[in-house]
This record gives sequence, structure tokens and C-alpha cells, in this order.
Amino acid sequence: MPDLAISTRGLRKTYRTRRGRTVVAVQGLDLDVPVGGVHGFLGPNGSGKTTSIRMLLGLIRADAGTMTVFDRPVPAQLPAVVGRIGAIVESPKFFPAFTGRRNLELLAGAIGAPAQRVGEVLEQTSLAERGKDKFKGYSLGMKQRLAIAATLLKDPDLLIFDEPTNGLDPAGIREIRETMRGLGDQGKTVLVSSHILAEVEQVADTVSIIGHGRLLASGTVAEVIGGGAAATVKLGVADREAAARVLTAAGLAVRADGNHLLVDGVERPAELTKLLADQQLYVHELVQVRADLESVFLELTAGEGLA
Ligand SMILES: Nc1ncnc2c1ncn2[C@@H]1O[C@H](COP(=O)(O)OP(=O)(O)OP(=O)(O)O)[C@@H](O)[C@H]1O
Repeated sequence: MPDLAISTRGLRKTYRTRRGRTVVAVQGLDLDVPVGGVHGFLGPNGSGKTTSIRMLLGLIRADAGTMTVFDRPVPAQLPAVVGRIGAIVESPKFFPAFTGRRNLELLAGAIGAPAQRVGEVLEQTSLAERGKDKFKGYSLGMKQRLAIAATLLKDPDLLIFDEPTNGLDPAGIREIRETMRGLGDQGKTVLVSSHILAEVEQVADTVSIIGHGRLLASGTVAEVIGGGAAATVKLGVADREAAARVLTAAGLAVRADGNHLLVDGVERPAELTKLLADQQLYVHELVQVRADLESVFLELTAGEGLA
């Protein structure tokens, strides 16, 4: 078991709406986030990501369950670890007429971070050259990176970003992704929530997928996609019926796909061609169809009201 930055067991939170309706936002969530690297916290809109993060940060109270951050039970011992956590849950407020640097200097003063950190965090978020520009002239991506820079002032070990790329254009998304990757590579733990898998797939080392406030899958991206070893193979062969019979008899799961056959759980594709050639069935096309995280996600969260 790796060291864990975050661990929750049986976490539960119910809201009561104004009309007296009960909404179970998080129901028995078991979440483990290893120390170091980027962890994608993924789920459709409304699946309970923000609620979980707010409980971890002590912003709302859980109804049931336990949580630890760096092995400290929270919220009971939150004061002991809060200095190691930097989080963006809502957009922070900056002064539009002040430069990015000035905004960070004011914040550093307010939280007691050393003034020299301002230059360092601007560097870390690739804002060093734009630090002298007024905040109001920043692109959305730059504004979001300044928010990340602000969370880095205390040099935290754990960064929690709730949907940090919301509303950003592709260039902005790429900038945020690179910033998160850089932090992960420095050994920081980055927990990033998103409902858009493609944004996280490229940057995350490990992921947890939730639906309806419950854990659906977790592990490295490769593990969640399907272990990496076994793949689905698309096969072109003249006599598809005969080929399907041979492969099915060999214990393989075969499906028709237009003019091709799809064979699941194939570890060594070359063995397929031998199996068929032995029966005078010759493969003219063989392509590995790799499942991506998006399809796994859609499958796992089917019927979860993906927005
Ligand atoms: N203050 C609240 N009062 C009532 N219901 C709430 C409240 N906050 C969240 N909910 C409900 O709890 C469920 C989980 O919401 P939450 O915001 O945690 O999900 P999420 O995965 O972060 O989604 P999103 O990406 O849309 O923010 C949703 O059904 C939401 O409508």
C-alpha cells in the first residue's frame, strides 16, 4: 500500500433542499489518493466531487464516514495539516487593477508567506513574464494560473483543484495541464476533479471514477483502462463465420463489427493469426483497438446523468 495523501472510508453527505427533498450527494465514498503525482477525481456533473472536496477541507460536515489527510483524521486534526494543503474550490478574488505580482504580494503578506515565494510561484505557473501586467488584462487561463500560484505561496504538499479548467479555451486547458504535471513531477500530490476525462487522462498518474457519490473504479490510468496487457483486436478475415467459430471454440469472446470481427481480451494477437491459419483461415488485417479512459468512463457512469 503506497503512502496516502488522502483516504476516505464510508464518506456520506445528504443535503436537504428548501422543498424538503433529500439529496444523497455522497454515499459511502472510499477514496485513496497516493502521495506524489497527479490524481484525477472523475465523475459526471452532480456525482459528488465538489461535496467530497468540501468535506475534506472542513468546509462542510460529513454525515458519516472517516477521512484522513497525510494520515491525520480530519476534520478533527485539520489544523495540523491545513498548512500542507493548497486548494482552489471557488474562483479566488483578485484586484483587477493590480498586477498579478502585486496581488500575490498582498496575499503572501496576509498569509505570512515569505515575499520571495511570489517570484518562485510566478515562475512555477509560467507567469514570470506577465507578472507586471494588470490582472484585468489576463486571459482566463492566466487568471486560473494566478489562482494556482496563490495556492502555491505556502509551498503545500497537497494541491486540490476542483474543475480548474472550467470555461477555459484549449490553450488555457493545456497551460493548466502542464502546470499540474510540473507540480506532480516535483513530488507534490495534485488532486484534480473533472467531468471531462480527456483533460485529465493525459496528465493523471492515477484516477478515481465516481458516480452517484460512490467509487466506481480506481487505479493507474492503465489499470482502469483494462490492465494494458489484454486488448480488443479488430480482425479482417474472408470467412468471418468460420473464423468466429474457431476463435469461440478457443475460448475467446468474438463479436461482429461490420466487415470485421472484434475479439476481446487478447493478450498475444499473433496467436490469433496462428490459430486461424492452422484452419486455413488467413487474416488480412489485424488492428489493436485500445480502449481509452473516455469509453471506460462512459461505460461505468452509464445512466448517471452525464451532462
Ligand atoms: N447545497 C446543496 N443543497 C442541496 N443539494 C446540493 C447542494 N450542493 C450539492 N447538491 C447536490 O448534491 C449532488 C452532488 O453535487 P456536487 O456539486 O458535489 O457534485 P459534483 O460532482 O461536484 O458536480 P459538479 O461538477 O456539477 O459540481 C448534486 O445532486 C447536487 O445537486
